[in-house]
Amino acid sequence: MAAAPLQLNALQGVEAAKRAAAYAAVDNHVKPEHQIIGIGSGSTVPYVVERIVQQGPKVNTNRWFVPTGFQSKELIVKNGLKLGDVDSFPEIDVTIDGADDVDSNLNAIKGGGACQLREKVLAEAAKTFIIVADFRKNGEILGQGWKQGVPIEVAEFAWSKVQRQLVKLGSTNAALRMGKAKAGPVVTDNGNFVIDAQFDEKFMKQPDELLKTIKLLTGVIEVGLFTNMCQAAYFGNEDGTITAKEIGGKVQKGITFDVSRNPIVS
Ligand SMILES: O=C(CO)[C@H](O)[C@H](O)COP(=O)(O)O
Repeated sequence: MAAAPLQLNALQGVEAAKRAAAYAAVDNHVKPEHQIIGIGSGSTVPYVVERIVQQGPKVNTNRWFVPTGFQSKELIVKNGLKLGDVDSFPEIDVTIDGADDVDSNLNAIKGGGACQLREKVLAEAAKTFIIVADFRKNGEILGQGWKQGVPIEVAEFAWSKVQRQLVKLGSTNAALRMGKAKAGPVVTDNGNFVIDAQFDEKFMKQPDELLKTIKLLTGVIEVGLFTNMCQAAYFGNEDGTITAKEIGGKVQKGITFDVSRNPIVS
């Protein structure tokens, strides 16, 4: 018997675009044989989980879901999915995550939500790492769309030394990220601080070089530059279509995706 069509909340604009991108990514990359799934952070990822849940209990009963932080942990638990961790699952079939900025080679800036350490561990542990985002993240060179700088997780006692070094390296405005509705700095899920460091285009054109340089500063725990990790990115556009980019340069624009269609799980 055919499943009844999905009844979904009506979404407009960017939110509708994000949902379409997330659904397309899940349909293309989360297959029944995938049993260990990494779940990223951000405002697009809830739609990823929504689509995975729509794949049904038959496939999801045997799956384990590994979160990148508090937010995704809650998403997994609230949706009745099985919560795993990297200790138990150091190899992940597929991780799907959001991003703050993506360049034409699928390098990304991540860490707008201060989750970059766990996000990178799950991206690196995954056989396939996929990004889902809206059109504002779809760029040519990192930093053209995302102006807040590269998020860098640092040991709490070392932040001031690292900040000075980042400025010496050429950062135009390296600043400790401060909490909102909290006095003092943002503290990550791992108990560390975050410095947001802007670099001009000369640096951002070679994100791998910049990543290696920053990573060598003692006190730096992880850098929110994800280079040579992502296999495909799905961007939801304002007009409701999707742009899909693959590693190797293939770009498909104007993809239409009917979110009311049930996922095909076979
Ligand atoms: O890197 C991240 C958190 O550290 C998020 O993935 C990133 O901020 C994307 O968020 P959104 O989907 O809300 O645009």
